[in-house]
Amino acid sequence: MAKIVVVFHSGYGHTLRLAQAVAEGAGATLLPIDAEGNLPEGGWDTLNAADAIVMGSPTYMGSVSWQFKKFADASSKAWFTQAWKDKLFAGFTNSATMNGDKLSTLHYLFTLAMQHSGVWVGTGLMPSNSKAAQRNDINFVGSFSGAMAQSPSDASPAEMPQGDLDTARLFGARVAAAAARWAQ
Ligand SMILES: Cc1cc2nc3c(=O)[nH]c(=O)nc-3n(C[C@H](O)[C@H](O)[C@H](O)COP(=O)(O)O)c2cc1C
Repeated sequence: MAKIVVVFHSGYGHTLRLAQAVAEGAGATLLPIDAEGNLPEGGWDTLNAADAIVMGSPTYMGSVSWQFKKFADASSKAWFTQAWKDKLFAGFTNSATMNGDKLSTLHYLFTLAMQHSGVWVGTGLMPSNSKAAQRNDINFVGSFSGAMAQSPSDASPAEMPQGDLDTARLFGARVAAAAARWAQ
């Protein structure tokens, strides 16, 4: 069984819910980055031992949160020895606006994965973009690069669109399937 870790930051709980859905689909361990941008005790060992690392951050001002960036900069220790080379990587984000520059966040996560010489896994999910499309369809937000969720600025984590959470679960399952093939 591949070891998959979901490392993420969430300021107000929306990205946490998304991370839980990804982890459920992937059979992954959750590794939260705290409000100070730090991992829990043993967090780096957990990442070093992972076959796949799924990274998540809310989109704040068109990029990752500063807490996630602090984690990313601290990962330069692993970068020096290319300790994460050839692991699978994937990413997800949530923001208030339908677009909201979420792709910039995913591009940042992709770049970080490439700096670690990883292999990127996208959603593999067709977007729901016909006239008949409904908000809770799978991949209604329409991203191939990683899972995107949109929750209105006044929506609590409990009010997040179910379709985005279902999308995140399927995305997690795809990472798990890719990790199983990659381990062969
Ligand atoms: C500092 C800050 C910056 C934000 N910037 C953006 C943004 O660039 N685009 C957007 O659509 N939403 C933006 N938002 C809204 C958040 O993406 C949204 O509230 C998200 O659900 C927060 O996730 P969290 O609950 O995991 O922290 C911003 C929110 C904050 C607090």
